[in-house]
Amino acid sequence: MKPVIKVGVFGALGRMGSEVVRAVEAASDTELVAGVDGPEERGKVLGADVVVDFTHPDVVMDNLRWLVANGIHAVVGTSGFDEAKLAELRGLLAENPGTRVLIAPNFGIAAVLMMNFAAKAAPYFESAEIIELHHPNKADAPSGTAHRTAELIGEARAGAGLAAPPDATTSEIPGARGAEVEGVRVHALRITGMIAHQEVVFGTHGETLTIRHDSMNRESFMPGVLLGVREVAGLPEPLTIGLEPILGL
Ligand SMILES: NC(=O)c1ccc[n+]([C@@H]2O[C@H](COP(=O)([O-])OP(=O)(O)OC[C@H]3O[C@@H](n4cnc5c(N)ncnc54)[C@H](O)[C@@H]3O)[C@@H](O)[C@H]2O)c1
Ligand SMILES: O=C(O)C1=N[C@H](C(=O)O)CCC1
Repeated sequence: MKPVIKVGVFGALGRMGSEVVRAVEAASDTELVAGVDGPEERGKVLGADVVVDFTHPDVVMDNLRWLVANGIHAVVGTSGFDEAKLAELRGLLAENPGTRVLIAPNFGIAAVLMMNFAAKAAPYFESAEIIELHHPNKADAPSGTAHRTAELIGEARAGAGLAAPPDATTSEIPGARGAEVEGVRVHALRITGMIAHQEVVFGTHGETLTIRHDSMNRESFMPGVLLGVREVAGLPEPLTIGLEPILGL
């Protein structure tokens, strides 16, 4: 029988962290070492195999510096990573071989599929735009999921040799056409009553395709989080982005 995985949770009192605490306590192969909700409490997770981080884009790098220095694997849902942060993380991991970090822009399995389907569809359409819709307490815009989807679509469009999407706009109130990420327009809505949703809208002559994903509650992210907790120690690369390799996508 596999040994029980000892798990710590950073952001334990937050919307996602509190859900992770419940999921770790409920699963038969994981055990909660401690829930931590501020940097001063981090020492409580010493002894954990894995720490799950759902905190804030401004603090997650500091948490990761501490985890990697202490040789604790990390499963990260916190958004707001850019190339500079990822480069720093790769450097830290190179100095601490054996420690693994998994950062997933979205732990919803259906959300991962939505991103995968969007990347597959992208080469066939001259137009592609993303609309993400989230609860109004979200700190970052656009969402990490929308950012990653735009990167995937941008890569697929470049690979197919597509030109920039047609757009005759010459007069614009700033923001009306959304933010541009890797050549893809991204529109962020913050709506009371919503959790996490995204539409990817593709168009070509006489046909459009809309791929939509909806997270109805935060429990929906937990199968993906637990999958990450179970698999992170065995990942081949020190830093993995997204659940895709674990899901065989
Ligand atoms: N990847 C995914 O599937 C996914 C899903 C939902 C949310 N998110 C992301 O997760 C993050 C958290 O979202 P949320 O809605 O749970 O936010 P939240 O504000 O409800 O919770 C964050 C918690 O972290 C705590 N915190 C702040 N600094 C800390 C530190 N240094 N150490 C430990 N705890 C600290 C806060 O006190 C708070 O309780 C956001 O970046 C969000 O975009 C990702
Ligand atoms: O609620 C949030 O905040 C979410 N953040 C992630 C993102 O930025 O993509 C995933 C969906 C929920």
